Amino acid sequence: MTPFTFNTTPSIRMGDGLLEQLGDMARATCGASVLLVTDPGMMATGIVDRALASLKTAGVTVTVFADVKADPPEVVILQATEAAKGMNGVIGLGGGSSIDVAKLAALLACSGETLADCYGVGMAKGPRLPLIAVPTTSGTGSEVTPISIVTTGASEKMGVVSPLIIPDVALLDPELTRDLPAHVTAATGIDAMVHAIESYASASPNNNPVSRALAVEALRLMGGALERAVKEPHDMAARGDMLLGSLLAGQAFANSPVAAVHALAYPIGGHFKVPHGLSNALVLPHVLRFNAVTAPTLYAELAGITFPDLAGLEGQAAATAFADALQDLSTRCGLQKGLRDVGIGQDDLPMLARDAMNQTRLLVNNPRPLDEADAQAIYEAAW
Ligand SMILES: NC(=O)c1ccc[n+]([C@@H]2O[C@H](COP(=O)([O-])OP(=O)(O)OC[C@H]3O[C@@H](n4cnc5c(N)ncnc54)[C@H](O)[C@@H]3O)[C@@H](O)[C@H]2O)c1
Ligand SMILES: CCCCCCO
Repeated sequence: MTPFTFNTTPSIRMGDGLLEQLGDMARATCGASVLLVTDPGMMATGIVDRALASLKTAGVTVTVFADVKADPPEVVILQATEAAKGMNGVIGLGGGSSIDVAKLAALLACSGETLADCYGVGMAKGPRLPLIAVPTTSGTGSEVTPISIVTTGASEKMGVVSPLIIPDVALLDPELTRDLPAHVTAATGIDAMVHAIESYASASPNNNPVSRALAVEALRLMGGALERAVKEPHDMAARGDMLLGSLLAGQAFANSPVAAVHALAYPIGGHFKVPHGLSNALVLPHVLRFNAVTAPTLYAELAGITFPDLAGLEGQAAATAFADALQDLSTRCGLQKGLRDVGIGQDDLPMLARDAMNQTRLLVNNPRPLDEADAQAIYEAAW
C-alpha cells in the first residue's frame, strides 16, 4: 500500500431538522458570541431567522454578516474579517461563497495574517477562531475542504489551501436545501459530480483509496438523485442524497484534487460571470471526451456506478457513454447546452484558452496533458 494522508472535517453531523441544534453546537464549539456569515439570498429564505432563533435559545450572542457575494471578492472577506474580530467563533451558513468567506474570516480575524500572506498551498499560519459550516447548496463541499476561493481583480481567482481552514463542524440538514431554486440545484449538483469525477481520475499523487471510495459513493448517490432533486424539489430523499453526495465529493477532491474541468471552467466564470457550477457543466463532457482518448478506464469504472444503465459497457465505449450521459443529465436538468448560450462569442475562445493555461496547479492533475491548442479545441466543442 502506498502511504497516504487523508484530511477531513473533525465532526460531521447530518439529519433532517438539525438546524435546530445549531445553537447548542455553537455554544459548545465556539462559545458565547459568533459571527454568522451568509448572503442576501439566504436572508430572504427564512433559514437565517431559524438559525438565529436556535442561537438565541442557546444564549449565543450573534452578529450577522450578510454581505457575501457570489465568487466572493477580497473586499468582502476583509469586511467579514473585521466583523469577526472579538467574536468567539464563526458560522458559515449558505452556499460555497458564504462558507468560503466564513473560513477566511475565522482565520484572518484570529491570526492577524493578510489574505496575501495566505494565498497558495500551506501558506496560512493560523491560528483561527472556531468554525462551523452549514451548507445550503449541494454543493461545493466547502464544509469539509481545506480551500477557500477568492476573486481577485476583475476575474482572476486565488485559492487559500490549508488544513487550518477545514471547519471544526459540518452541520448538514437536507431541509435547508428544500427550496433551493431548480437552476441552482442543477448547477451546484453538477459541480459536486465534477468534484467526484475529477478526484477519482486525478493524476495527483494524493489520489488514494479513501478518496476514490468516497468519490464512488458520491456518484452512486448523486447520479440517481440530481434530476429528481431538480424536478421534484421536495423529494427529501433526493435532497438528502445530493447533500451527502456533495459532502463525500468534497472530501474526495479535498485530498485528490480537481483538474482540467475546473481549469477550463474558471476563466468562464471569471470573465463572463457564469456561476461556478454551470461553468463546470458546460465544459465537463468535452474534457472527459478529450481525456478518454488516452485514459478511458477510470471513466469506464465510474459510468455504471453513476448511471446503472451503462453497467454493461467497458473501455472506450463506457467512457464515451459516460460523457454523453452527463451531458444529457445536464440538459435534462435545464442547464444551458453551450458557451454561446451564456453570452460567450466564438472569438472569445482563444482568450479563454490562454487564461485556462494559467491554471497550472489544476492542469497538472489532469489524466491527459492538455496544452493551449487542446483547450481551444475543447472550448470550440463546448461552444
Ligand atoms: N471551498 C471549496 O472547496 C469550494 C469548492 C467549489 C466551489 N467553491 C466556491 O463556492 C462558490 C459557489 O458556491 P455555490 O455554488 O454553493 O453558490 P453560492 O454560495 O454562490 O450561492 C448561489 C446562490 O444560491 C443562493 N442559495 C444558497 N442556498 C440556498 C437555499 N437553500 N435556498 C435558496 N437560495 C439559496 C444564494 O443566496 C446565492 O444567491 C464559488 O465562489 C466557488 O469558487 C468553493
Ligand atoms: C485551488 C483548488 C481549487 C479547487 C476548487 C474546487 O471547485
